[in-house]
Amino acid sequence: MILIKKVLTIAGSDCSGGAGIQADIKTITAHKMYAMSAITALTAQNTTGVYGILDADPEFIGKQIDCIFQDIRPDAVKIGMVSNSRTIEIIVEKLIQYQAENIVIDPVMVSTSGSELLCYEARKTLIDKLLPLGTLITPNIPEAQVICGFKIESEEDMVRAAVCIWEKIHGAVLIKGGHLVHEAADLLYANNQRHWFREERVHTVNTHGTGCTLSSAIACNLADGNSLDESIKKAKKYLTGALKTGLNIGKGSGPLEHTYCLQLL
Ligand SMILES: Nc1ncnc2c1ncn2[C@@H]1O[C@H](COP(=O)(O)OP(=O)(O)O)[C@@H](O)[C@H]1O
Ligand SMILES: Cc1ncc(COP(=O)(O)O)c(N)n1
Repeated sequence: MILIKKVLTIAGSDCSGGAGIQADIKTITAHKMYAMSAITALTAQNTTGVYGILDADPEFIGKQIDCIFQDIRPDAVKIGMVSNSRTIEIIVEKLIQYQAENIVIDPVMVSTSGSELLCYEARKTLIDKLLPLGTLITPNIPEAQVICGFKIESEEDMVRAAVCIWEKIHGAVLIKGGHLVHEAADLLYANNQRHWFREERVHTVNTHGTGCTLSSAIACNLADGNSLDESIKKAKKYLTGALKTGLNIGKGSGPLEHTYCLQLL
C-alpha cells in the first residue's frame, strides 16, 4: 500500500499553467504528494499579462472545500488568489469548521504583470480575517507594504515590516525579497525570532509563478512533518532549482520548470 501526503490548494486557475492552481499542482506532484484543488476564480492570462477574471461563486467554493474535507483530509492547505470578501469569508468559515492544519497563505493581491487579483475593498477582510489563520503567510514586498502600511526599500525595512505584520496577525510571516534588486533573500519572523533565507539570484525574466511555487512547496514540506524553518529552506532550494533550469517559453515573463529539478527533493 502506498502512503501519500495530501495537499489542498485553494487558488485561482492560470490557463497558461505558470501560476495559481496549475503551479501549485505541479509543485505538489513534484514533491510526490497528492494534490487537490478548490478553484476560486478562472483567469485568462499568459506570460504577457492577465486578460480576464471570472470569479467562482463563493458558495460553490465552499462546496468544493466541503467535498474535499469530508472525504480526503489534507495534511496541508495552500491558499492563493481569493478575489473578494465573500470568498474570503467562506474560506475562513471552512478552515475553522474543519480545523485545517498547516495552512500557508500567499496573500496574492496584484499579478507580476500589474493586474488586481484581489478586489481593493477585500484587502481589509483578507488582513483581519484570513491571515490570522495561517501557520505561515508569505507576502511579497508590495503585499507586505499594503499589510504594514509603509514602504519597504531595504532589508532593514523588511525587518520592521515583519515585526509590524506579526503584531497585526499574531502569526509567522515570511516576507519574500524577490522584488528587491540584490540577493533573493526572504525573511521569516516568528515568535520574536528572525531568520533569513538566502539563495543566489537567478538572472532571468522567467519568474512567473515563483510565489505560488514557493508557498506550495512550503505546504508540502509542512505536510511531511518538517519544522517551519526546514520547510522554508527546502522550498527555497526547490524554487531556485526550478528557476535555474532555464526554461524559456512564452513571449513575456515565462513559467518555471517542475520536473528537471526533482533530484533536489
Ligand atoms: N530572480 C530570482 N532568483 C532567485 N530567486 C528569486 C528570484 N526572483 C524571486 N525569487 C524568489 O522567489 C520567491 C518569490 O519571490 P517574489 O518574486 O518576491 O514573490 P511573488 O512571486 O509573490 O511576487 C522568493 O523566495 C524570492 O526570493
Ligand atoms: C491565478 C493566479 N494566481 C496567482 C498569480 C500570481 O503570480 P505572479 O506573481 O507570478 O503573477 C497569478 N498571476 N495568477
